[in-house]
Amino acid sequence: MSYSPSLPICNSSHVTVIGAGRVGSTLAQRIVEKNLADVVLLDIVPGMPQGLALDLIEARGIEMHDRKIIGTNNYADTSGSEIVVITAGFPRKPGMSRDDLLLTNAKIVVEAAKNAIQYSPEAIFIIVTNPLDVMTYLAWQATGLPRERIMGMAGVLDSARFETFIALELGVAPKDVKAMVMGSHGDLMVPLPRYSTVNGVPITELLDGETIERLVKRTRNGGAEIVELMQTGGAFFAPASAACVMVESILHNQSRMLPAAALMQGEYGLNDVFIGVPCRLGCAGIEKIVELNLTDAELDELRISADNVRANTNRAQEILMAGV
Ligand SMILES: NC(=O)C1=CN([C@@H]2O[C@H](COP(=O)(O)OP(=O)(O)OC[C@H]3O[C@@H](n4cnc5c(N)ncnc54)[C@H](O)[C@@H]3O)[C@@H](O)[C@H]2O)C=CC1
Ligand SMILES: O=C([O-])CC(=O)C(=O)O
Repeated sequence: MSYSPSLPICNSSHVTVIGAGRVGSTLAQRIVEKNLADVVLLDIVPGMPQGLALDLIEARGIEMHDRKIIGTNNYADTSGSEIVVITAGFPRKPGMSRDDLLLTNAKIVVEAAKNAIQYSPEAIFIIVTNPLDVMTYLAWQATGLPRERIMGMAGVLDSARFETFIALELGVAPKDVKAMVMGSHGDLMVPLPRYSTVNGVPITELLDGETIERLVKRTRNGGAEIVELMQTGGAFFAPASAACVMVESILHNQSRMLPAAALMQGEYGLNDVFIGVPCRLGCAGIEKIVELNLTDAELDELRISADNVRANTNRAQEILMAGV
């Protein structure tokens, strides 16, 4: 069943969002209200994406755009997408780590990726489902895509959190703060104070070491802080904004340098693992992986983070092979 009230999608770019839950539906809203693309919103629950699509369509006159939105349970409706974003899967509950979602979300992501690539073989894929770096690896394997065309969203969100906490601490405008968070989307993420600035001034010149360490810790715990507060599910406004900025850079060929989970093939001395690194995102997807001149200590942190992702990726593959 799909809902497309006399407004078929044709001859215009469209983005498919798989999983019409909190992150997926908010992302769909951001994409159409920023007038970036038409959107196909797909979910496994009958009627739900259709209802959300109708709701978004009814807001078009007020929001002053004419973007088309289709809600569907049928992958055929996603055909020819330029970008596919996968948000399908369970969010964590208080007390859980993102890795605790591995068992439940692995099958969902693999199935979604396999279905989506069948109908949109030219698409660029952005994975959002947790545990992020592992799910991106599984989706890469399931689709067989070249590494340029598949990435995970996490670094933009984690960096935005670090920026927020820096701005709050210094009492400066968030838009003047630029921070860089690399590594996995988990407790072992690697916030980089040396590469974090307020209008070009490194935060290491503005804050003492103890304060920076406190902000780094809060960033690492940023997702859990919201899960604990909300008690039912996790963050979705900032995650949707973060995914939207990646979509925009790709669709508009903006060549923005954004952290994204990318497949390592020798960069930072890492191989065969998806991990967050600065990437230049344009119409070809990941057009360049930027190799920062990390200190030995920063590199060690990145390697520890990658080792953890690799171990969990191996575990996920074993689970899938065993058909659990
Ligand atoms: N990478 C990141 O930075 C972030 C990742 N996440 C992750 O994104 C995922 C989604 O989070 P929320 O939207 O808050 O969850 P949600 O529960 O609101 O939405 C998930 C949606 O996926 C759908 N779904 C489940 N199985 C499906 C299938 N086989 N095919 C299609 N749809 C299916 C569900 O029906 C539901 O509507 C979670 O795994 C969460 O941990 C959330 C925030 C940030
Ligand atoms: O914390 C979670 O479970 C959701 C997420 O990845 C985030 O908000 O960073």
